[in-house]
Amino acid sequence: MRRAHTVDQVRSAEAELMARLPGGALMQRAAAGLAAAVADLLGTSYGARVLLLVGGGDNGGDALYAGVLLARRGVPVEVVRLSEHVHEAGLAALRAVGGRVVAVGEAHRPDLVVDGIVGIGGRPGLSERAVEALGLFPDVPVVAVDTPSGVDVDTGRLDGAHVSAAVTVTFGTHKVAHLVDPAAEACGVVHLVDIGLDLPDAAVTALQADDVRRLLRVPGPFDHKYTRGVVGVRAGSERYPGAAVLCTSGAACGMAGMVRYVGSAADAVRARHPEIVVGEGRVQAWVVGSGGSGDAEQALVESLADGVPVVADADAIQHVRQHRSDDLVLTPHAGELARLLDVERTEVEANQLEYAKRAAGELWCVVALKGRRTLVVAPDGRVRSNGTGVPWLGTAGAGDVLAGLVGALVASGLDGFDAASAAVWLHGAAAAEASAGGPIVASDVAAALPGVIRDLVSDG
Ligand SMILES: NC(=O)C1=CN([C@@H]2O[C@H](COP(=O)(O)OP(=O)(O)OC[C@H]3O[C@@H](n4cnc5c(N)ncnc54)[C@H](O)[C@@H]3O)[C@@H](O)[C@H]2O)[C@H](O)CC1
Repeated sequence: MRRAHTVDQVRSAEAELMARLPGGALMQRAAAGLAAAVADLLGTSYGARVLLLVGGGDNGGDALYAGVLLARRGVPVEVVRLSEHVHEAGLAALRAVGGRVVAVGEAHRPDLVVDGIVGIGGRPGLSERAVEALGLFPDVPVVAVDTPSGVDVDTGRLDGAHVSAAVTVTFGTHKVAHLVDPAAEACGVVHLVDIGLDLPDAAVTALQADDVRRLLRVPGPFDHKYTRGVVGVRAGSERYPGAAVLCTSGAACGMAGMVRYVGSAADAVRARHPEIVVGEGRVQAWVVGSGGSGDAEQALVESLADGVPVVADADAIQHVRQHRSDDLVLTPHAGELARLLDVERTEVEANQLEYAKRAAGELWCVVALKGRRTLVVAPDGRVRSNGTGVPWLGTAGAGDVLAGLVGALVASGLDGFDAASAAVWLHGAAAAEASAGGPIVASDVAAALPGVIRDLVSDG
């Protein structure tokens, strides 16, 4: 499980640890991890060159002391100061081993730029000097220290200019901006350096394969289709019969004992999945809305009347304010969430964490806000960010498959938060498996689900 903490949580943990350590010890731990990561990226110290962009705080201190370690390994290190006052001890130490402070226009072309402008003390946006310095060598990879400068560390927003890093070397724990888009995209690959912090419960977590494996309910020797759970799907319409096929394909991933389908696309569903039972019957969870068009509200009402958990997708989402439930999972994309909250789509895309939490709190339901890093938020504020998936997953019908998969996991016995979290992880993993670097369609994702689940549970 990846854990991300807020700036306040980190500072509190750092202060507690610093009180027990010699002065500067934490910074030396951070600098050592940063230098090792940079050296690894350079591949070789000899002949490689590094440029440090250094701000006025301890983030700059990390960069300077990492520069000392790199310089001792034969790496020529130059420094551009982006604040009148930088970490003086770090600068003196770097100068003592040959590091050079240069004006922006004097810097030699480096093999790597290290962004030590600001870290967790940074305000969103960048100064003009920082933007100028970052523009010196636009094609040279940037390694961000702790967090890319200019991002909003605690929300994942990008307000104004910011660093786009190839790699972010962070210390002690992940920060929210590492796991929440759009800032997560600006972090590049995040490398965590342990500096010995003792931290409280995380603000945002990200399931890893082992976590998902532990959530999945593998049938036992005495299980049968009813003990494994029945998921019902009310999806598709005269206009979108294919959505019913895709949603039931996700539901028929094998994690529920049976799939029932109710709707106008019965022939198409049966043709694709002869094991799916068409017609009303008792279920442990309903999935409604995918391709539902004008039928979605009625499908939602009928499903809620059964008093079981309901996964509301696509056209059903807009009706959940009128038809409430305390056991609901919503699977909106940014546009659907924007419509539900009556805000602009661009606002949701820019502030994904806030709006996903707002919807989950207002409607007291689980919200899976789909995107590059899908966020799953529980009504009590727990947040999970998903790290699987590939850009090829942005294909018509992929959401229909996901909704069916969530429903199958709920029917198998998972609560809505765990079901949605595991489903988005599996959905992304299946897309990566099916894609193998190339194009896919939603049906490919559904077809890859059983194999991904098999590989996961058989590795246990
Ligand atoms: N605290 C510790 O024990 C450790 C900290 N580590 C590193 O320290 C930074 C946090 O350092 P801090 O001095 O608190 O803040 P920053 O260096 O991030 O920056 C604050 C500095 O920058 C100015 N500033 C804020 N926003 C901007 C901006 N957008 N543009 C320009 N300047 C800005 C602000 O006024 C301050 O002067 C943490 O990230 C770690 O890198 C060690 O790693 C571990 C121990």
